[in-house]
Amino acid sequence: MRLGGRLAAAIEILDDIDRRYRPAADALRDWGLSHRFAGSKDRAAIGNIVYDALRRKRSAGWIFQEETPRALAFGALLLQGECTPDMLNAALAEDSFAPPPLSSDEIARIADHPLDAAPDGVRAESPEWCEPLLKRTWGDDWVAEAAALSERPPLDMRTNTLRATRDQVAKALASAGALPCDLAPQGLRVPAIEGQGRHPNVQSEQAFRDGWFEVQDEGSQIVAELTDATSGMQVLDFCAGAGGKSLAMSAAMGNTGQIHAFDADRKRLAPIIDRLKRAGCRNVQAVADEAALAPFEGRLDLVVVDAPCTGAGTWRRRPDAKWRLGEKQLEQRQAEQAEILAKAARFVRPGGRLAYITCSVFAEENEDQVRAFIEANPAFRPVDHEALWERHFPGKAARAKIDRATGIALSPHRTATDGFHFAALERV
Ligand SMILES: C[S@@+](CC[C@H](N)C(=O)[O-])C[C@H]1O[C@@H](n2cnc3c(N)ncnc32)[C@H](O)[C@@H]1O
Repeated sequence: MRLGGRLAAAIEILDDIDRRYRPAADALRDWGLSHRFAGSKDRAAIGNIVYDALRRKRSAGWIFQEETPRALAFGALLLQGECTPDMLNAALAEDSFAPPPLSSDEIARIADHPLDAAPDGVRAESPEWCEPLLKRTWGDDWVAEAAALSERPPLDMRTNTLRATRDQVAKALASAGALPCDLAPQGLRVPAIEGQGRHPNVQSEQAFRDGWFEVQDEGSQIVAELTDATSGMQVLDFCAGAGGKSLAMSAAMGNTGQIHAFDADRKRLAPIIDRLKRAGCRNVQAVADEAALAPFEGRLDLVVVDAPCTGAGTWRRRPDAKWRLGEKQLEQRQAEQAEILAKAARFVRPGGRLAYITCSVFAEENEDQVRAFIEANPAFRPVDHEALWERHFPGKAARAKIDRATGIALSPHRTATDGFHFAALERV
């Protein structure tokens, strides 16, 4: 396929996402199934246009003065900075599969609406209702912080130290261009893709099948590290999902002690079994029945709540979720978080720790939850988060946003990771 056919496909898929209010991954998969002739390079290029269009939706809407699928798809290519309207029209000429070229009216609108004249909310690529929330989280930095959530993400991996060293994994993935992460001690990173390329399929590598590494955002690796899970501990991962944090803690504990990996949703927990086998984790027990946790009340060294959240910190990877999110869902997540924290806290022994994690950037899901929990549960006190960060990442205090009492915030702008919030509370 030439650019014109790819652009036409992206417009069709964006229209499907918009009209049927569905996840981008589903719309892309369905398009692929009904267009089997399209090769993997075409699919990757179409996926890039669709995801870039969703990442830069407000900017494209600004330069075109409308948010149609056509404006978003053309906007994605123009905003990547690799072509001008004239270059784009030249590339589409004499391509019978291409959408109509940019009209003189469209070209005039683009010229009349440069991005540097756009309102803050547009440059932040923020849904309007989120603007006050993002301002509350980041103050004067909010536009730069939110805009960084609209960039293409890197591909991060965590070395599974139960099976290999980071050097061994780096060697095995040398052709993929994986380099050590800046902060996570076992992390490796393939930078964000450029142009119409794609990330290597690292999960097809022998090293992956042998359990040498997991695909895991550096931010997720960092918060797992901050839990301070160490050898011999008795741990409960109360929202274990497919086990991203459990696997990281298992390695940090050197396969000693015990991690009870629980999730209220059996289907979400199910993949953990194969992952544990591949990674050689022998100290993790998957628990699908909450009643089975009863004997551990008041007895565990560490309870981790990787809470269900809006996922606003992962908007680089799931830009469609940003436009589907509404105030009602935020309220629902907040209620669930408070309820789960209260439940999970019962398992912490005196002197033990409760770690609260979200991949959201909203204070409503982070600092507010921590403050409310402490107020309602005076037996819990925040650890000194500045000291905790310094112990794990000495000399790098300027990187994260740290509040001694309410926790540590990571973001694409500051830590070049997904957005995460971490808080550790000690039971006195
Ligand atoms: C952010 S995800 C967990 C991700 C996982 N820890 C990882 O690192 O891959 C949140 C999880 O919380 C689970 N969850 C939602 N409500 C819950 C509840 N009341 N009790 C326990 N888990 C719950 C969801 O099923 C979901 O898997």
